[in-house]
Amino acid sequence: MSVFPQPRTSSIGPILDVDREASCLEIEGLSLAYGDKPALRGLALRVPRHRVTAFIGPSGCGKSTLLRALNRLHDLNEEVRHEGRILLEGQDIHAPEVAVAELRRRVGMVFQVPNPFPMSIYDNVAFGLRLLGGMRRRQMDDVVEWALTSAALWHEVKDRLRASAWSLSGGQQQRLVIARTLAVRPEVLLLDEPASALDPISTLKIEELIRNLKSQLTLVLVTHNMQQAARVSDYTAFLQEGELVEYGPTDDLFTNPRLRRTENYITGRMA
Ligand SMILES: Nc1ncnc2c1ncn2[C@@H]1O[C@H](COP(=O)(O)OP(=O)(O)OP(=O)(O)O)[C@@H](O)[C@H]1O
Repeated sequence: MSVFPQPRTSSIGPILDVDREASCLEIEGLSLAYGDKPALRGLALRVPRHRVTAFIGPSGCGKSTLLRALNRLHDLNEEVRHEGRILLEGQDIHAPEVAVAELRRRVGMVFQVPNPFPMSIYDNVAFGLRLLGGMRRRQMDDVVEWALTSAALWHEVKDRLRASAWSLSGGQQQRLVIARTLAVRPEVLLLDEPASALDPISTLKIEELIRNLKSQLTLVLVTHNMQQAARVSDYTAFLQEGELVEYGPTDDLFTNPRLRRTENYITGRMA
């Protein structure tokens, strides 16, 4: 028998049925605990490729815990125990042959507070490329330009690539961090409240960027902001107390939630 509490299945709503072929990530029976404190309870969902999927739910429901599980960030925390599987393009991310550094190249992550490295704009974007090695200077210049263009930052920084990354505004720093992540060509971009530390105009730029990036890769967004989830995501998963309550196309979930629990949350009757 599992050591983890399982979901109260009677209160689970419709769960989006994504074909295996169309899904980039598959989460199967994922439970996770910090020490003896459960944070995720038997989650099962598939994340469609080249779409934006949002995780929403009240504070402490497990959104960030789930996101961090997708590129094994919990490996750094000895307290964390999990059961269940996460498959990336069909491969179990905990399989012995999976190298964590390569997994994190394939599944990049951007956090709430922009964290550019203390170096130039150029060197930030080139950082991962240098670690991978084997790239000539001209080729690296091209990839840096491509990544900054993809992150909608190139025109603002092309004349000052040698300036410190810290000379940029908060919104520009977050787009730089996205460029740094994109430079190593991830297949998935995990975004944990990427705009919550930014002003409204910078937030709209990040949202536009998220919508544009799905032609290149799969995006998973954690957000407190339901309007943001409605504006940028194709699919939304609603979590509560570590359970997946309802998961479906964003328009359906926001306009026609199937469960009272979901409706109460999205209409603001529950914090
Ligand atoms: N490193 C940790 N050690 C112990 N418990 C943790 C740790 N990180 C998160 N938790 C707990 O796990 C549960 C889920 O937290 P998590 O941060 O995933 O929720 P969240 O939905 O992202 O919340 P928020 O919206 O407030 O960021 C919470 O009860 C939290 O206190």
